[in-house]
Amino acid sequence: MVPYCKIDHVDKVFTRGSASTCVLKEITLDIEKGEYVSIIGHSGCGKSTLLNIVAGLTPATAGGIILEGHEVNEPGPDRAVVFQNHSLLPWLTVYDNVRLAVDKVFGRTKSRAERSEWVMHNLNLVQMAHAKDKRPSEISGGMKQRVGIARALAMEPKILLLDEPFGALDALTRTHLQDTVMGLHEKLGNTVMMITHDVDEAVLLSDRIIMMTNGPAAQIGEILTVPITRPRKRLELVSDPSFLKCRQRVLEFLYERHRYVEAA
Ligand SMILES: Nc1ncnc2c1ncn2[C@@H]1O[C@H](COP(=O)(O)OP(=O)(O)OP(=O)(O)O)[C@@H](O)[C@H]1O
Repeated sequence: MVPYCKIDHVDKVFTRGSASTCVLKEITLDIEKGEYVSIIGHSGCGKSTLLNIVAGLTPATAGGIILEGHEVNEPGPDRAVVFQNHSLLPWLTVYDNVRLAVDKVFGRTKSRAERSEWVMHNLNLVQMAHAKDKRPSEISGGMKQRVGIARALAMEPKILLLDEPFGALDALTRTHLQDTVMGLHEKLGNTVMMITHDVDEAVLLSDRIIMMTNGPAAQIGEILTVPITRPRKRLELVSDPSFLKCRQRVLEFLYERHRYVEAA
């Protein structure tokens, strides 16, 4: 069977002058429709580079990305990205930030009223409809990320690409947003590829955790399937043997087998 999204033998070499660095080597991964995969690995191993290649923002040096049977090598609305630091336009309201994306994707296929309703529907999904007239400077970091997620969802992407979406948030806000994203995934069944540094977050949210070796020439070192049924309840998981076992496995990979050595 053809996978929904295939990362096919991807290499990435960055070249500056006569120096070149191989960041990713032979990355191959199949992602199923509706699957939530997390990419975890030490700082600098190439996680964002991989996500950017899937997003079409960075070209692969070799290999490629096949999404629903088509090769993708430039950015498109079928792959929506949410970055660690929100990328909302500061001069637009919350509503207009989402509306801009909706008009771009559905300008020809939905009426003005339908587009307006669709914007509000997606703001409602992330509990941000109440702030629709506020500008980004008037809302908190967590709220900005919620709007970024609404904007991404509103594009109805084939795959949602999350680059450390909770990384800049305080612990409590992070917890709330993780629960929101987990609830949305359960409700909408989106296909998600998320980068994280947080082992508990990876286990809580993912169907599979892709563990990367240290660079240069980072590879997929191990893939862990998280055998925990959904819906998942954060408080119950804390003492769930499967959760603890997965957590331990990822920690062992990162801190024993692929210990990070800071460059001198
Ligand atoms: N445009 C670029 N030109 C040259 N080197 C780059 C470029 N982008 C990334 N790199 C290098 O590629 C390597 C991987 O970077 P990347 O940001 O993908 O890692 P990461 O695993 O996402 O790191 P972190 O977890 O710290 O965000 C790093 O050594 C980085 O310096």
